[in-house]
Amino acid sequence: MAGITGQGSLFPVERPGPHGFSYEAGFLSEAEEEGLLETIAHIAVRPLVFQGFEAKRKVKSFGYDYHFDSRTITQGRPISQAFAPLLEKVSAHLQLPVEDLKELLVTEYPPGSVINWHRDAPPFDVVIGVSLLSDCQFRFRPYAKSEQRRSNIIAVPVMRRSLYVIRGEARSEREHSIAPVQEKRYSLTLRTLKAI
Ligand SMILES: O=C(O)CCC(=O)C(=O)O
Ligand SMILES: [Fe+2]
Repeated sequence: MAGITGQGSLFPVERPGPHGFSYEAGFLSEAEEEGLLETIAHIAVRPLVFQGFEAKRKVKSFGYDYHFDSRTITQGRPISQAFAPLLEKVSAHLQLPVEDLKELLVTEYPPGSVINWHRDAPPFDVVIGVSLLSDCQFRFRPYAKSEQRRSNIIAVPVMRRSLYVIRGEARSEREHSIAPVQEKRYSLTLRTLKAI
């Protein structure tokens, strides 16, 4: 039985990542990725402004808008129908009602751009990320300042066409960030809202 139950290589190695983080490589086909990139090409993304500073990355939100400075959300423009097939696919994959996917954020990362350490806004619940065009290095660290040692950073490669989910401990007890991207990258972030 060696090789099946032992230290064998037949079982995939568990991906690194905190509890509550899950990852699916190749969630999108190449054709689906192409279709989404085509949709995004028609969307006017705008540099994100945070406390008066313009970030390198560009965004456009649908469903709900998050206001960085007041840390609140307000209802926004409806999610474009062009994303309906993506929402359906994510909903089926995660067994989440499609109506629960309340927000969709399109982010463009020009080469060299990042997203700094943060936890997603409190009104949102589950965070789902679909990556397009290039790979990136996703990182987690504890939210608790006293535990933010370099050795507590977990780096996870996130490839184009993959899907990740951040919930549970990864959502509430950790911050995440993305190291400077080598090549232009897009992400589509879907979020549910916390029950009120
Ligand atoms: O680009 C990504 O995959 C992450 C985006 C993110 O963390 C956010 O918008 O809160
Ligand atoms: Fe985030």
